[in-house]
Amino acid sequence: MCIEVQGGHALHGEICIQGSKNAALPIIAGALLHDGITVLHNCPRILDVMYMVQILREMGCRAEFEGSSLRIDASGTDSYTVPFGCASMMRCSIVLLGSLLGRFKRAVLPYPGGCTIGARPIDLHLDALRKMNASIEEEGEVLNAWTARLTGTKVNLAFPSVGATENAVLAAVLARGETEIINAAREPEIQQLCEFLTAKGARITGTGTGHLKIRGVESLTDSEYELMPDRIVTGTYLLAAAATRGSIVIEKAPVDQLDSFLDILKEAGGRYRLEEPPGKGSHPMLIFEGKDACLPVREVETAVYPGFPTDLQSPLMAVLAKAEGESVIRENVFENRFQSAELLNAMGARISTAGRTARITGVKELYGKTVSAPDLRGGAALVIAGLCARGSTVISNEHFIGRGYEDITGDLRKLGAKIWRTD
Ligand SMILES: CC(=O)N[C@H]1[C@@H](OP(=O)(O)OP(=O)(O)OC[C@H]2O[C@@H](n3ccc(=O)[nH]c3=O)[C@H](O)[C@@H]2O)O[C@H](CO)[C@@H](O)[C@@H]1O
Ligand SMILES: C=C(OP(=O)(O)O)C(=O)O
Repeated sequence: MCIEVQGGHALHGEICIQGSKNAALPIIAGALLHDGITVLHNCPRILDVMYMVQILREMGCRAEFEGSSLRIDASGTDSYTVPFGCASMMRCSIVLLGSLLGRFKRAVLPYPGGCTIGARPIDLHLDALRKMNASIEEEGEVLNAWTARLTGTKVNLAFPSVGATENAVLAAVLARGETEIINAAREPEIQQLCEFLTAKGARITGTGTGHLKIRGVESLTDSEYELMPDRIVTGTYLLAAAATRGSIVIEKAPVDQLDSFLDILKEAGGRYRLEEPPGKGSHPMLIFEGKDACLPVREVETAVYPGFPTDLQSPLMAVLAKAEGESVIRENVFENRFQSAELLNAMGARISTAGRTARITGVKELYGKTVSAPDLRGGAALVIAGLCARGSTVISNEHFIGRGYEDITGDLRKLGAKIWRTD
């Protein structure tokens, strides 16, 4: 399948944001820790979630969607072998290692796949689990792991890796004694994972900080949990509105997680205001005005949370491609995340990259082209470029985009874009 966009239509209207991909995936892995029921509300029906659900089913779990709620019954599973097909299509399958070792003391799984935005080694994951008394052998493309019992200890991460933190947290929940994770990643999705596990009976302190303490428990309980809206999808749609100089309303925007992104959006000339929703603890309505979002940004650097999210770097680049001046982006998290630059250039942009730095000289017009999504967010960047380009853009490799966006064409059509999926 491809995505086809007829450019030149400003986005206007109101949109609801899907549940968070990067929260859903480790939480689904967390459901495996419990010999019983987990219900996840607001679970996005994206390809990566479908892969994870398929993996669980092939391992003997029952997993069914009812609307946007996913019900998992992990009582039937006795398998510790992750089927290779789906697991090697996605990155987050690696966090099954921690939960399988916790539940079965054994795990066999393939190296994870996913977007090629860098080498993406898993050394920090393996070091953390080995410290917790796991033995892990790497045999070709297969990871073979076992433990007499995972044991709590101090895990000091050399870098606050999101996936390695999640693996250590998942492994610690049923481990003997206390695990301390120092220099843990602080991304909001990790906070959701900790909250989800706590609601299941895990004993975790330090949630939301870079220093987590997890005291192992014997078992977990049935639970229901509501996933938060996806901050990266929120940012993508705001950038799409900025690129078309449109104005949109996001019903429940996770603004508290988007500070550094919103600062950059303002620097680019975007304006927004918030309206508090009636209930406490819920997300406000964000009213965005993008008619003046034509300014360059001096320098934006991606960083771990709460810095500017690397997952919004490519979509931002597409907007800056038409800014009135020169912008600089520095990608500090992944070493190969500028693949969409060349494709944007094919559409008329002027972007030069050297190592981790991209210089974007704004142009008056982008032109529709046939291009191929290089990865998930690079694909989203091409959609944004297509929305503000002259003529028609066709984006192949649409499956990359489907890994993280539930219905990007439907959502953008609701906002007035001329965009659809085609063969
Ligand atoms: C499913 C999911 O949640 N994916 C997110 C997660 O990916 P992911 O969990 O893969 O990201 P990490 O935080 O682990 O990776 C960040 C950096 O650390 C390096 N590294 C990581 C692990 C390791 O063992 N060794 C190592 O060197 C990576 O190569 C990368 O350069 O966080 C990224 C950074 O916010 C996001 O872009 C991804 O959307
Ligand atoms: C890089 C991403 O995801 P993953 O880690 O699942 O490849 C992303 O969501 O942009």
